[in-house]
Amino acid sequence: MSSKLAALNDWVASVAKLTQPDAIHWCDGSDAENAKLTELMLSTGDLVKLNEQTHPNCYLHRSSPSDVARVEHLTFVCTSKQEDAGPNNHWMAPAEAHAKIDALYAGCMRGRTMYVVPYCMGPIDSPLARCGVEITDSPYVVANMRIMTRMGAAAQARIEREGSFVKGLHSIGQLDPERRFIMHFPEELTIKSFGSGYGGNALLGKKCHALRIASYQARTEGWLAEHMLIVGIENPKGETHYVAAAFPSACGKTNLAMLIPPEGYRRDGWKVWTVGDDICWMRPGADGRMYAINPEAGYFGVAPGTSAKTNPNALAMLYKDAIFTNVGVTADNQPWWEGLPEGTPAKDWQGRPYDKAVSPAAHPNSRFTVSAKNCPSYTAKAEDPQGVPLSAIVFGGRRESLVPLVFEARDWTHGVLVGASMASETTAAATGAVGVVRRDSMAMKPFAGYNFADYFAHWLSFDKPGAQLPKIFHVNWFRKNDQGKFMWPGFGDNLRVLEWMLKRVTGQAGAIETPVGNLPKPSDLNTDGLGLDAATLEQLLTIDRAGWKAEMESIGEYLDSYGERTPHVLKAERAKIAAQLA
Ligand SMILES: Nc1nc2c(ncn2[C@@H]2O[C@H](COP(=O)(O)OP(=O)(O)OP(=O)(O)O)[C@@H](O)[C@H]2O)c(=O)[nH]1
Ligand SMILES: O=C([O-])CC(=O)C(=O)O
Ligand SMILES: [Mn+2]
Repeated sequence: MSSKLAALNDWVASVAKLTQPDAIHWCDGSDAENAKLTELMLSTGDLVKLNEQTHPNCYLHRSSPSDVARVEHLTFVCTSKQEDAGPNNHWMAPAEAHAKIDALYAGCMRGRTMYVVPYCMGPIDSPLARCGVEITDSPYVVANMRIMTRMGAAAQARIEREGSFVKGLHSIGQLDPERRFIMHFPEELTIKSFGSGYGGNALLGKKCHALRIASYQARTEGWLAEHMLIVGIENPKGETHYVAAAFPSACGKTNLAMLIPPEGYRRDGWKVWTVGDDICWMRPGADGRMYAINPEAGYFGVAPGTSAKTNPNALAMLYKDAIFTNVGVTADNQPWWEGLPEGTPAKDWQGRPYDKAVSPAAHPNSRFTVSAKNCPSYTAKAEDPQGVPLSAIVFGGRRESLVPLVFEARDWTHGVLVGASMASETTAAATGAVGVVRRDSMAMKPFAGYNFADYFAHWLSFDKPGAQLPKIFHVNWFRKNDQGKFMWPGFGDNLRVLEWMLKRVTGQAGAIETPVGNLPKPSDLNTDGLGLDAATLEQLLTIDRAGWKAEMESIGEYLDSYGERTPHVLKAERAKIAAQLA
């Protein structure tokens, strides 16, 4: 306890005074500590042990059925001025927000242990990394934070050295959806979360710190905190290009980050390296290129749909040392979810006998938590304190119609417009209706800690003399045909699209110019062994002018909804495209 920072000690003492825990435990992140916590959770039923033969050191957590996803309507950005949070966020005045949530915290840890969790987002010795401390009364949260962040003694040492850290207070409360708030005070580098144990609401290093608070900090410090995967693509010549991609929640980041090349590509020597699957912090380096780190140390991934066919790398990492949340189990206690061809579910995610008519075996937003190092495609470059240089940035959404398989932005300004205009069908990652198309700029609608208009301006500001910016693209793996079937095979075959992008970066591939952006001709894509008919490919690579005219109108209204703060160049870029389509 000796050398702890006074600011940290004082804050921990004040939280203890408010929440009245029976005991306080400072987490060191050790194996012994984790073993003790696991024992405790097994005894309380927070964890269920899975089959030790098939899944050594794997556990299942069944959450409260009303606590299975992020709650955007209860998530607030509490800046002094409402305009600074913007129309993209729910806002509450800081004093009111503190009063409201502190009332819920009063005495909430009686009978519980309060855990103090120091963590570092990013390689511990990276100048791009940032630290925080999460106080929580949930051992499940501690166990997950230990996998998802660099947690414990080393992080605490860095905090003591630097003196600054993000303060996160979390209590699961009574898990009552009526008494639940996720509040952010970016001006105070503070997070207060109450009433949920679900990842995005409770693992405060992730969405709350690494996206909402960090995006706010990044704006003033000249960098970007983004909802992006980072992947390295190694071609047969042994050259590796790094790509970052922003897709909304449950729209394919984990899958693209761990992609296994199609057979022909594998034979030719293509390799794919995983740096990160959800969050990317990037900053221009001395050479003008954009350098990116993954601030996380693990994956909190969507289980349903993960199989040896779709994502073999992900499946391979789930056979040991993993925590599963809200999946089903087989009769011999192996985890099971929809999309797994092997095994038969015996119990559903609520522990009831499986009955297809009652519920899927796994909740659609059931998740796994596992160390990044468990992934076969994980690269040591993910530990590089300087980060990896980006060759391309990809935006994408889930759009069953209109949006082509891929197009390239003409320049940075156009690319920022493409990102700002993104739209996607909603998914089970947040509570509320699923499958509704909504604008989700840069996949950051739920995660930007400030006004989107200012955020767009910040993006534009990177285009300055000397900058060697990544090329920007947009993809859509989710187009459907008249029968409601996906038209593009997706998953590993997405490498075919990435190959075209990287050839555009190095000037080796052609494109057709359209007002919407530059598209490959069908012959520019490698379709060897794909078995896709020519008509479908043609359709995937066509711009429907009438449809895009309407889309541009809608994008215009969207940009206008941010009022005078929306950068003029973005509006002008949109108007130019609309005019060309007319
Ligand atoms: N059809 C199709 N489905 C895909 C593709 N890639 C991913 N999916 C499915 O989309 C769902 C979510 O994918 P993930 O990769 O876990 O999504 P994510 O973007 O990492 O999500 P978050 O962790 O919520 O941020 C899974 O059910 C996948 O099987 C693809 O290329 N084509
Ligand atoms: O943190 C979470 O809740 C999971 C996630 O990645 C997302 O929803 O985008
Ligand atoms: Mn995410």
